[in-house]
Amino acid sequence: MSDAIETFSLSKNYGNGRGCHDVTLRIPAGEAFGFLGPNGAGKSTIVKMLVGLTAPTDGRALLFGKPAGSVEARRRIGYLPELFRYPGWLSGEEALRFHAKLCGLRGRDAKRRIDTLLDEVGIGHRGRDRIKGYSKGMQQRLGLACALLSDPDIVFLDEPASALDPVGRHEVRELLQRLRREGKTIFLNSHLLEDVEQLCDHVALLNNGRILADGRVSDVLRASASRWRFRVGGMAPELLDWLREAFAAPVHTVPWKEGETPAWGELWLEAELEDDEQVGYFNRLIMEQGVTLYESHKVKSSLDEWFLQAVSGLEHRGENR
Ligand SMILES: Nc1ncnc2c1ncn2[C@@H]1O[C@H](COP(=O)(O)OP(=O)(O)OP(=O)(O)O)[C@@H](O)[C@H]1O
Repeated sequence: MSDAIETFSLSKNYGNGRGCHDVTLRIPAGEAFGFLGPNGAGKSTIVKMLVGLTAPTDGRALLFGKPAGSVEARRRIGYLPELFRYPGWLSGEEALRFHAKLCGLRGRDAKRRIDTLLDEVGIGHRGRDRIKGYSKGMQQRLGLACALLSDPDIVFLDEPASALDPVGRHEVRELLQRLRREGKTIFLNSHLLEDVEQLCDHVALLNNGRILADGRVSDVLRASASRWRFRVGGMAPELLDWLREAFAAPVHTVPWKEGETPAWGELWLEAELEDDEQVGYFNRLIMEQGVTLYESHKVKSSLDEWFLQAVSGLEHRGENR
């Protein structure tokens, strides 16, 4: 399969040391790619370079083999920016008609496409209303319709569901799943990791403008599939050392979340366990030492966990300081 997006040591320095550095990516055509990262990590900066809105300071990017920002590359993309505003005095339909003209759609073809898209994004009944009367979620839906107007091969979506209610999020997820089935390439910037997990084939995690980790979503989820957590009470430090020795697999403690107030000796332990038998053995070892076992569960493998693990312990998350 040919590559829809390739970047080679792509870098942007806004002049204040911020932006992104040395980002190399390869996204095959037809894949859904999730770009994650804390606030200020540089995700939007990368997207802006890919769609040709800002020039790299160094490195380069290709879309279907054409330089990002070139007319040939731009013809094949749709883009929903993170922060956008349409003139409030236009109706949704008028805004779409304007964009249709920009991408060469006219007359009946344009009308058909606009009507279909307005329905698909769930604002068909409000298409003639002025945008100034739209809620944030409705504006985001309109933005999505604009991004899809030219039936692009690559869709760049920067936080497409941030203003949507749960139903809206579900609808957008379904729409994106359909686009993926149609063979479109999707580049999704999102903090909604559950959405990324359900939609994307591949993810990368950006931190401080650099790629910190990346992989296929299925591999990421498999890698954390065998972790178990145990909430125990009365666990003295020497008992923990003993447990670590007695049990061949690594056992570590999990930090408490903010606001949680553990009782004395209360801990969350985490261990990699291969099967139910090992889980039973671990439980027995704990209880034989007089430790109270309050609860145990398998860690739900999720991108959320992957993300938190990757950034935990980092001094600066997201923002270059
Ligand atoms: N035009 C600009 N001029 C100067 N600095 C900028 C500019 N645009 C972005 N930055 C800085 O570059 C860094 C990356 O910003 P960017 O918007 O790409 O992050 P992001 O990962 O998309 O963040 P978020 O998740 O909050 O949307 C930040 O430190 C930001 O303040």
